[in-house]
Amino acid sequence: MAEIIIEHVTKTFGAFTAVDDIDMTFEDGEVACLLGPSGCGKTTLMRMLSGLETPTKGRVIFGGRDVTRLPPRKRNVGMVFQYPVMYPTLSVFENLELPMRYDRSVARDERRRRVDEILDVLDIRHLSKAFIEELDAGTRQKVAVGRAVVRQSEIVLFDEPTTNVEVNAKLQLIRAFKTVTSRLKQTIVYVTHDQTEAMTLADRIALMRSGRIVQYDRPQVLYGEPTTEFGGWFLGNPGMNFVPATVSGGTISAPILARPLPAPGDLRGDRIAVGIRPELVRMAGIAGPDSVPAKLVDQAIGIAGRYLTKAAIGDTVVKVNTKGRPPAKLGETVHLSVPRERLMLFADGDRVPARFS
Ligand SMILES: Nc1ncnc2c1ncn2[C@@H]1O[C@H](COP(=O)(O)OP(=O)(O)OP(=O)(O)O)[C@@H](O)[C@H]1O
Repeated sequence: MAEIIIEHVTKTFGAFTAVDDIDMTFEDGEVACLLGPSGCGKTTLMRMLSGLETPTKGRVIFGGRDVTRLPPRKRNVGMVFQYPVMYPTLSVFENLELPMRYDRSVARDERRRRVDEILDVLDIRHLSKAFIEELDAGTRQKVAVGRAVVRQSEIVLFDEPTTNVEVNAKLQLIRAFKTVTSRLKQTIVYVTHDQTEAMTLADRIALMRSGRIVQYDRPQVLYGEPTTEFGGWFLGNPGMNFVPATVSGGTISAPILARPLPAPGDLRGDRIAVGIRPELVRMAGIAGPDSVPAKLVDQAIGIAGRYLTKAAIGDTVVKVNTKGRPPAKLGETVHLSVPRERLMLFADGDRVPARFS
């Protein structure tokens, strides 16, 4: 078993708290992505997992072993960073073999077999004899991924490994990464600020903000059922709409609603909002029974067969992502409606569990 337990871990730098009492478990054999905006503490948390930083409080446990105070080399983990250290004058094969050279438990034939397997999985067998300095950045990172996993340590840590790789090579690298991880079943923690990368790679995503984990769940759940306004806003391109609402006489009213919603009995908060994803807002040229009139206030931008635009209901601007072209031009009137069962309710930034019909 190589689950990773992070037990009430805090890291402070002087008066500043970079990681704030994180308490969570990454399951054995899972690919977990740490995702969040710049400065939220992802790298600091990762450095505590790799042993480059010691927690101010709390413990880190790998497969039942307390590693909180162990240096990196004693943790038995593979690591890949933005700028991997590799040996430019050694061949790809030799670079891949190197992590196992000093491990007496792996016999020479077994070392070769593992390197051969990784060369095939990463589709770089033809480069086996090439020197690292002859490779482009994307291929170099592929080798780095291979080197981190070849030793078959139970845990592998990746810190933004695709940052310096150009887009095409990045896709290739991600594909290779998926193949390798599904084959080897290691426990992987992968840091990224790129939501597409996290959505593609992760079994579960740990969404971070200001040193804390906001939500830790499968990508579809994080996208479809955010527990906070921050989660709804951060995931999605663009993020969720939050329309300010008022509560009175047991009902919720908001500019996007043609009819009020019933308010849950225990609804409390100074700031109530109704949340809806841009792709769920319907836009029509003529009024319907549940629509509200709005004015198109943005030119539509076409992306991959869909159109992104904004419509204003009075002062409230709503982002809309439609399948076809908007039915009106800039400045003209459209009619917006929302499927009530897909609406979400938030009070002071937190999701309120309520369903509407
Ligand atoms: N050694 C340090 N001394 C002081 N402050 C630090 C130190 N390391 C990190 N911090 C601060 O801790 C906060 C979290 O930094 P961290 O690098 O973990 O964030 P991040 O989420 O990885 O961001 P990015 O995506 O930009 O790398 C930042 O405000 C950073 O300035």
